[in-house]
Amino acid sequence: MLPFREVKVLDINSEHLGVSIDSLMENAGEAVAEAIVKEFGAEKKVAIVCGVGNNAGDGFVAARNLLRYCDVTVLLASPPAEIRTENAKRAYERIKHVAFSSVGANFSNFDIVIDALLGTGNLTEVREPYRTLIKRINAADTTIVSIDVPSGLHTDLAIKPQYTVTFTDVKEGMTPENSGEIIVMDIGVPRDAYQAVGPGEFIYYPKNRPDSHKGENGKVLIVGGGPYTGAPALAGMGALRIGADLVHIATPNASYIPIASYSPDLIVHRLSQDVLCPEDVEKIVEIIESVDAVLIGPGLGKDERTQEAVRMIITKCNKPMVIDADAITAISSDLSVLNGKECILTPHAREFKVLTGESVSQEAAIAAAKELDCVLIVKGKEDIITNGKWTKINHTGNSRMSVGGTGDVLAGEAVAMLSKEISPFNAARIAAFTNGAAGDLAFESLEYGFTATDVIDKIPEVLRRYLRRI
Ligand SMILES: NC(=O)C1=CN([C@@H]2O[C@H](COP(=O)(O)OP(=O)(O)OC[C@H]3O[C@@H](n4cnc5c(N)ncnc54)[C@H](O)[C@@H]3O)[C@@H](O)[C@H]2O)[C@@H](O)CC1
Ligand SMILES: [K+]
Repeated sequence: MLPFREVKVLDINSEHLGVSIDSLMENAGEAVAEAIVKEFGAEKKVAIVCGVGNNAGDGFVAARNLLRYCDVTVLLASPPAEIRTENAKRAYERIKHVAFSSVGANFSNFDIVIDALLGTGNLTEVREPYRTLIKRINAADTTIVSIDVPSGLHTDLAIKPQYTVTFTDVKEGMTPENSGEIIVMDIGVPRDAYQAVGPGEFIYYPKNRPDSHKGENGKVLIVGGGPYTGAPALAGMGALRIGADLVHIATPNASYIPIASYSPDLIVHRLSQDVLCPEDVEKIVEIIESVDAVLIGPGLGKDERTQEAVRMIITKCNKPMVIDADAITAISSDLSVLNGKECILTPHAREFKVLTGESVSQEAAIAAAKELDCVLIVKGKEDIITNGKWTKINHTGNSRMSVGGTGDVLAGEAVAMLSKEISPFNAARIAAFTNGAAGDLAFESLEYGFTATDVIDKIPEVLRRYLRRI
């Protein structure tokens, strides 16, 4: 079952993979015409009632394909100038000679009424003129066939079709009761548009409201450092570059001065000991109160006191978390600390083995995500992103990503997305794609000499390329 919003992800990812929306629309319209002729035969009197989005675009293409077989009339809900998308406009231009206003049409005069008013782009309410049209179509003495979804599904007023010709997969919430007989047609969406992450995942990136204030677009706490200083700082800069407003780093005494000197962009809190210890848990829990999401792990080391403190912090943390690096080792001895937590775990192959006792495979990753009830980004040549029910692969990135620190950057990107209050799975999808895509841009200019800081510097370019278009 495909959630409505995922159709938009598929559209964008398909285009990225070289299959245009125009060609998908062409296939969709052809598929509808084929299903109609197969089901009802030729020479029927057909009305195609079209709205203003790409669902209407499918209707226009279906009309063009049916013209050869049937007596076709296109009925417009709104004047053609109101058609919203370029794809639908182009499709309209090719059938406008059979298009008329739907005002005053008698739907009972047609053998078949094809419903191309609203598709998956309609997520909320049905407004006029669609309300009246839907009521009139439902009341008509005719056979109704919906394109993709019954218009208005999931709102207070929907078309009640005898058939729905839907594309790629059944859409969420469609049943024979609300959709009639469901006919699924393949329209050529490339497999990787849904199996792999792509720029389409950015539809879940919450862009800053123009009037938003400091901190409203994500406040992050990173608990890291002690034996190492670079890892938490890299994560912090990764978080800022993907769009977090404020990044706090709570770090042990030994790493405080170096980290505080790296960048004026980071807000650094000094802990009392030279490694993370249980004595500092209370202070960290206090800082957690003021942030939206927490990353724990980068550069912490494996001191036993640190591992104990990590388990205590995770147990007390009531914000979404990314658990990375040494924190993964720390929880492996007591996975119950994850109970009831909303989190992303970011193991590489060795950490995955410590966590699960298994070697990396898609099946093992899915089983672990189910068992732990959390999202995993299993890092490797191709990252596996899974919540146990749904899995996506990340093909972005290149062999130079093996340079130290790129995993810390990924964890920073993931926690920044969590701090913007999106689901862990969506945060993980965006972070994994962005990290690899930034690495690919770094490779273009620096090839085998790029470092994790170069990846950070390329994150805004990834956003500029892909987020701006959404
Ligand atoms: N990847 C895919 O599966 C493809 C999907 N396509 C089609 O594209 C559809 C989605 O198209 P869109 O996203 O353009 O959206 P829709 O065609 O579902 O149109 C919904 C839009 O109409 C607006 N609207 C205008 N007047 C309205 C009113 N009075 N009441 C309620 N809403 C009103 C809504 O705000 C919303 O933006 C799919 O259902 C499918 O038919 C195909 O064209 C191509 C490929
Ligand atoms: K429809």
